[in-house]
Amino acid sequence: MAATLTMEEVAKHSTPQDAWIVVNGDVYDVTKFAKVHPGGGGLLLEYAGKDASEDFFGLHRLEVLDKYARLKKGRLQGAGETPKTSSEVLATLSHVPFAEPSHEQGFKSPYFQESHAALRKVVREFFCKEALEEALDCEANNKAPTKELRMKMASLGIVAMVQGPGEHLKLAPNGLGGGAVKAEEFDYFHELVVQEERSRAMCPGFEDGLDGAVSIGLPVVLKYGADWMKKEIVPPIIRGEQTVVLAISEAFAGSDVAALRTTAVFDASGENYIVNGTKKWITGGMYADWFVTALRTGKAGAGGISMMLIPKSDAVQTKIIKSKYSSAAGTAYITFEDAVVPKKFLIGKENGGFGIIMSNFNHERWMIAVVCIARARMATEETFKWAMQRKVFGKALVEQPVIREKLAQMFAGLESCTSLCYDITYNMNIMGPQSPEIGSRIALLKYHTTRMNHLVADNAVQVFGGRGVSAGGMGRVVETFSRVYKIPSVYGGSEEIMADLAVRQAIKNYPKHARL
Ligand code: HEM
Repeated sequence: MAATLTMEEVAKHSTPQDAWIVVNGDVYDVTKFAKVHPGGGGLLLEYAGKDASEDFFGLHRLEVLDKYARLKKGRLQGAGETPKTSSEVLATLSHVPFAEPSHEQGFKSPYFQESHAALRKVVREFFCKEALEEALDCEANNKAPTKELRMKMASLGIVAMVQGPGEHLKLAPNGLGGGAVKAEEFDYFHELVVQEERSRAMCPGFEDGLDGAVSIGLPVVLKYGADWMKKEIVPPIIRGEQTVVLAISEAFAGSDVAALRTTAVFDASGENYIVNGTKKWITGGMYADWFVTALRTGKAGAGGISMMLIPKSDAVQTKIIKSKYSSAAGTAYITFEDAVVPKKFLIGKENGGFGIIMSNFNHERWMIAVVCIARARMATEETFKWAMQRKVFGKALVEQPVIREKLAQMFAGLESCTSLCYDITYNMNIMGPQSPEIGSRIALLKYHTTRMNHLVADNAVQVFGGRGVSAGGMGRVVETFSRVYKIPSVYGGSEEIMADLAVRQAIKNYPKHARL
């Protein structure tokens, strides 16, 4: 139990040789720490013997106090309950307006039931408590997520749940979210909740390396893979023991998938394909045991592409690609050199891969949109908090009308994208995620969301000023968001392709005789 101290006792420790300060009701001995304080020793010592709370919170995130808890001497008499740690705050539903979807802040919603709320709680606890320390460390230091964490995550059913509803959910080792929802009740809103919550630490590279990549690779096997793949390969992936990624893009072919060049040709026995070529920007590729790979098995163009499950081997080499992400994402350049792949590893029909790729895109793009909205929500909450607490020209930033207008743009962007997303998610529950109708709506959602992210990032950085462009510290969340927000506008189908797809589908469905 922490010692109870009075302000009189604190005041006795007011020299550089013996300096105590009060922050948030807790008393810290900063005598030794002053020498290494990143903000300067002299400045810190000016507060010796005093309460530094107000100035402290203008300059530091709450997590600094968690990191330096070892400096604590005790708690000030009458200061009330011990404040929550930063990870406890992150794990708790926020009361800051617009920091949570409206149904979590008192609005009614037809989409969410008790099981969705229960699942949110479990998944949020996992990402904000169990995973947070590793997430921050891996993100900042470009480290791979550990297998232990992946397996803990899988034991909560998270690897299974990010693939959407289906039979595979029954493979989750301990049920879904510790029993928060039954496999047969699981719908796309449950997956949406998981996807929203896995974005909460704002460590995008880490998040995609941990479970983002598997959620775009595995659905192909689940929907189109042979029965033996579902029996032998899927279960260890759902348990987090192994992982799988999607390998489509090449230096030669990004959005223009039909132009890809990596080849698979039969060997003399006719029993194996021999794969040669390269893949680029493969999220999670550095950690993958399996690559769901698009290959040219036939003529030029879309009609000559097949999908194949390729195991990691010496003939499959991976090299990290440095991007705006932290390298925790494991984004890889892949080289296949005479990789021998038995023909039973073909997914679907030979030369039938293009259709598989296109239909898989729907779930991937929807997932990207959900995550983009969740990240924008985090950046908006941070910006709102900063505007409330940051004082300039003698008053809080939020007192400036120009700042309030920026916040209004952010709130409106967030809420309109969320409503569109929920409407589409509802329809995915009814018509599934595969049809062209839902596909074009998902494309529009992704387009609208990545544009909204552009606005949110721009406004957030302007409000945060220098801290919005400095790594770590106060602006960590906003700087990270603004550094990576362009990535989803490029991957999973570029913004322009999304817009075009939505409009072309609308033209296709245009009534023949409609006139002004
Ligand atoms: C328990 C007491 C304190 C601890 C553990 C602490 C720790 C830190 C740390 C880790 C940083 C690096 C930036 C970051 O991670 O946020 C920092 C920066 C800084 N600190 Fe402290 N600090 C303490 C108290 C204070 C006090 C009382 C002041 C004076 C108002 C102060 C002023 C600053 C300044 C000016 C910076 C640089 C901020 C910037 O670059 O924006 N610190 N401090």
